Formats: sequence, C-alpha cells, structure tokens
Amino acid sequence: MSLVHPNLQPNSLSLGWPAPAKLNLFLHINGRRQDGYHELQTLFQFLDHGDLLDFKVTANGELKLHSNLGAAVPDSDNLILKAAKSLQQASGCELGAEIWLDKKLPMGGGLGGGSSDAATTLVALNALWQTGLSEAELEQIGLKLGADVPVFIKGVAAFAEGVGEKLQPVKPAEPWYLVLVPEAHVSTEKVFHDPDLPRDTPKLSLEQLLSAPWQNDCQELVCRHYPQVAKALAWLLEYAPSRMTGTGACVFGEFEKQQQALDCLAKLPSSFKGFVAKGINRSPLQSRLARL
Ligand SMILES: C[C@@](CO)(OP(=O)(O)O)[C@H](O)COP(=O)(O)OP(=O)(O)OC[C@H]1O[C@@H](n2ccc(N)nc2=O)[C@H](O)[C@@H]1O
Ligand SMILES: Nc1ncnc2c1ncn2[C@@H]1O[C@H](COP(=O)(O)OP(=O)(O)O)[C@@H](O)[C@H]1O
Repeated sequence: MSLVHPNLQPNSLSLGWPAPAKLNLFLHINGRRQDGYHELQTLFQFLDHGDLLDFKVTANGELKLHSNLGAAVPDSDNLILKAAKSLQQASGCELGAEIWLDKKLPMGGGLGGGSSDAATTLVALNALWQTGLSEAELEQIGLKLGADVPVFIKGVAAFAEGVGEKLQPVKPAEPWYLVLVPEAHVSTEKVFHDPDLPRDTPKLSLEQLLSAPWQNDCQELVCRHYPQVAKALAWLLEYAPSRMTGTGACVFGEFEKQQQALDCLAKLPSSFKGFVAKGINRSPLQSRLARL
C-alpha cells in the first residue's frame, strides 16, 4: 500500500501551494477578554499575491524547511514547522516533510503571511500525508498557532468575530488595491498591549457594518508611533479611499480598475515600496487542493 496520496510518488515534489495575503477591510476592537486577548469584528479578504510553498513527503518523520527568509525567523519560531509538527501530533502521522518556502510577503505587515504559510502547510500536509483531518479540526490546530490561521484554512472571505475564529463567509466587492509597505515592523503584541488603544467600539450587526464607513481601530495609534505608516497613508489618501490592514504596517488604497492602481503605483515616490493586487473572495489554496 502506498504511504502517501496515490497521485504523489514517495519523495516526489508537490509544487506551487499558494499562501495568499489577506487584508482586514475593517477592524473594530470591541473589548478585552480575561485572558488578555481582544474581541474583534473584522472583515477578511484575500489578495491574489502571496508566498509559495513546495512539499516533499518523506518517510523518516523529520521536518525540514528551506526558505529565503535568512536569519529573520529561526526554525524554532517558524509557523510552517510549528504547523507541520502540530499536525503530526494531532494525527499520530509518522511521515515527515521537506518544505520549500518562497517568501514574497513582507513580515509584520498586517498581511498575515506567517499565518497563511501555517494554514497552507496544514491543508497541504493533511492531503499529502493523508491524515484525513476535517477542516474544523485543522482550524482548531491553526487557531493555537495564530488568530488569523483559521480564515486562511477556510479559504473564503469572511466576517470574523471573537478573536478572529468565529467566521461567517461574505462576498464583498473585489476591487484592485495598491498596497504600500512602510519600512516599519509593527508588533501585533505591542499594539494590543498599548494602554492608548481604543477598545470600546460597540458591536454591530454585519448588515450595519457592511453599510457603515469602514475603519481600522488600530490605525490612529500605529500612525502616531510609526511616522512611516502615517506618511504612506497620507500619500495614498490623495488618490483613493485608503486604510491600514490589521495592526499594520501596510496600508491599502482601493481602485475599481487595475490600470488606475498601476497608474497610482507609477507615481509612487522612490522612498516608498508597494505593489498592486486584486481582492479575491476565494483563496487560491482551495483550487490548488482541488488539483491534487
Ligand atoms: C489583529 C490581527 C487582524 O488580522 O492582526 P495582524 O496580525 O493581521 O496585523 C490578527 O487577528 C492578529 O493575529 P495574529 O498575528 O495571528 O495574532 P496572534 O499571534 O494570535 O497574537 C499576537 C498577540 O496579539 C494579541 N492579540 C491578538 C489577537 C487578538 N484578537 N487579541 C490580542 O490581544 C495578543 O497579545 C497576542 O499575544
Ligand atoms: N513562515 C513565516 N513567515 C513570516 N513570519 C513568520 C513565519 N513564521 C513565523 N513568523 C513570525 O511571525 C511574525 C508575523 O508575521 P506575519 O504573519 O507576516 O505578519 P502579520 O501578523 O503582521 O500579518 C513575523 O515577524 C515572524 O517573527
């Protein structure tokens, strides 16, 4: 009997598993729980831009990561290896994997790259190892790795409540975005520990939220502490409705047409970095899984 998926010979490569970025189209903080985590209401949408992972199933149970991250993230902290290990533990699987990461997303930018890498690892290895865990079980494992992991596993744009784990699929418009990447690494933990963070936005129904102007409750605080974020947002606001994603540092402006976003990118001063991407309500991870 074959150890792995019949379409995948042992030690052959399974290539091109996408780990897309996300945007928080709005982010409200409604309170703080006993355990210090914050109650949120947020709207997640994916971008057609992200990291790429390749996997090779091995028989020896070892987990090995090759990446272009350099020393930025030690293996012991890497969410990819943590995800693979959690899946081995939860399923009792004795297979291993060699994993290649082509990191394209900025880290600590509020684009959820680390969480997305973890979600892609869980979904891909669950299929390649044939561990057979349900999506809900994968989401439970993912939530322990990071509040944003479950939405990347589900793979559909979603309204999230709780700490980000109560998900309701939604289909917002899919515009083009110009995303600016300020030269700043914003720590999510620091933002949430800041006494000046507003934490009292009233909870609203999804219907009310979708029709109200969209805002990010962390934006003002982050702009105050990180002038690079404030400058990028001020520049973008001259051209399009714009906000910050997550706890920053990235900011995004919204355009109806790709060309408008590209024209704006062409005007970007050389001191800023940015990219154009389309908002998508279905993660490319779902279609990659279907092609296995
Ligand atoms: C707030 C969001 C919105 O998408 O920010 P970004 O990280 O994307 O910018 C995310 O939910 C973040 O998710 P993630 O980055 O996975 O956070 P975690 O690793 O779970 O938590 C990092 C730290 O942030 C704080 N934290 C996080 C989420 C939350 N709902 N309340 C919190 O107080 C906790 O102090 C925690 O120790
Ligand atoms: N595979 C990974 N890719 C990116 N960051 C990772 C990864 N594994 C662990 N991390 C850690 O997670 C932190 C947050 O990364 P990321 O998810 O990209 O940003 P954000 O949560 O702001 O969207 C990084 O600064 C890094 O220390």
